[in-house]
Amino acid sequence: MGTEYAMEPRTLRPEEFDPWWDHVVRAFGGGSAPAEERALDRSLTEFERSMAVWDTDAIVGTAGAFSFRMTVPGGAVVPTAGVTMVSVSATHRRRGVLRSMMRRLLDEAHAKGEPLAALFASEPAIYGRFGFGAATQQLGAEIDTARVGLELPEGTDEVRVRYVSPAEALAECEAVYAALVPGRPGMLSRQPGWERAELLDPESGREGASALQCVLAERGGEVTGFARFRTRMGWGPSGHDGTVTLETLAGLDPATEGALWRFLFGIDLMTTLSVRGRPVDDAWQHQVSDVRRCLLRLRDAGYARLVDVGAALSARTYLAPVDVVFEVEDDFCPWNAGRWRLTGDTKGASCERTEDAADLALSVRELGSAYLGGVSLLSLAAAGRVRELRSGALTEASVAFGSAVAPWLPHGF
Ligand SMILES: CC(=O)SCCNC(=O)CCNC(=O)[C@H](O)C(C)(C)COP(=O)(O)OP(=O)(O)OC[C@H]1O[C@@H](n2cnc3c(N)ncnc32)[C@H](O)[C@@H]1OP(=O)(O)O
Repeated sequence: MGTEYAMEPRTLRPEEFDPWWDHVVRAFGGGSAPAEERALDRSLTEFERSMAVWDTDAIVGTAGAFSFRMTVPGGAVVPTAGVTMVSVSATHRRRGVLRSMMRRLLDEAHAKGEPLAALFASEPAIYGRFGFGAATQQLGAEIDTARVGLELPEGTDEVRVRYVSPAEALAECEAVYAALVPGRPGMLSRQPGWERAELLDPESGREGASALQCVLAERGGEVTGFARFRTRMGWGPSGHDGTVTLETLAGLDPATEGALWRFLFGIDLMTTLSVRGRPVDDAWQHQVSDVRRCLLRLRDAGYARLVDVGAALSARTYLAPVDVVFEVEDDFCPWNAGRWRLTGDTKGASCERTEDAADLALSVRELGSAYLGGVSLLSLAAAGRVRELRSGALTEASVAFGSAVAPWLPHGF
């Protein structure tokens, strides 16, 4: 087998962006590649953190990272490498090209002092070997709005909902988003330029639906929330049969959220509300008259990796007092391997190297799954992936690692 290509990834140069992006598009099935998306991706690409593997003059592997800042339980904002644009040519697959790029990505994140890395996986089986654990889930639903009603909280009637142009209302929507970031683990502080991704609306991506629409929710003249969505008209044998597809919904309080859901449920001629990528603790699930006709579905969403175990575990707070020693296995980033003592509570935490006996043994992947509070250490132990070495330590740590609000990564990257 000829492997005369430079396995060492090389930093991407701006003039190489087009073939690099074309490579990603082809690896993801070669579907539509709208010019607007290419332009947006070019503007967001951090070239010094992006790389390609070359076989003579052709790209055969791509990857990159974004410099994100992620909210962790307790509200701290932690520098996070957002791993992205991973693709390897079908002609060069399974020869270690991804491994070489992941090596460089995680070494660079470590050198930059980023305690965390995160990604959305195209396939769940790929990234566990590199220490990423499934950390957040997302909720989807197909709601039969012709038959399902909503019982809404007090104050909903005081919220006014009005149509606006998505572009013209962007600043108001961004202010709502920014206010929500500290309150939910997994949320990403908006980095410069990323607000434009919210408006990406290429015609080829609409599949017969309308252009992006937007409503603002207001109370007493203040913007308290917004929703972005599309509508697609349909006619069946018994008449109108349209679908509303929700893209984004954000509200600063329960009444605002209720008013936005009521609006989406009530658009004339629409009989289905299609929802995806929502936090798993979305309140509307408890307001509907018939949750079975909402066809709820859960999916793995964000994967997290502790690039620096000590810094990451020190950065979050814990729901209950915790004092445990972890024996951490980390073959890919050996600087994390060994014993760490975590002490903390709702106010703060510290995680330091120790020689003390271990209470729990696990790999960095399980720590990644549990880190944002969405996956319990108890359930990972029941799956055989965490070992309790001191009786009581598992429950203590599992309760402490919880999060009152479900973690959620708000958008793809
Ligand atoms: C964050 C993101 O961007 S997610 C997007 C990922 N990209 C895609 O899905 C596009 C299509 N797929 C591809 O481009 C490639 O198949 C990739 C990137 C998934 C894998 O690249 P490769 O260069 O073939 O991976 P590489 O040879 O380095 O494999 C490393 C290890 O992962 C394993 N692996 C790679 N891909 C997969 C997979 N799809 N499923 C299960 N295991 C996999 C390999 O078997 C190997 O295992 P080992 O450590 O036991 O030896």
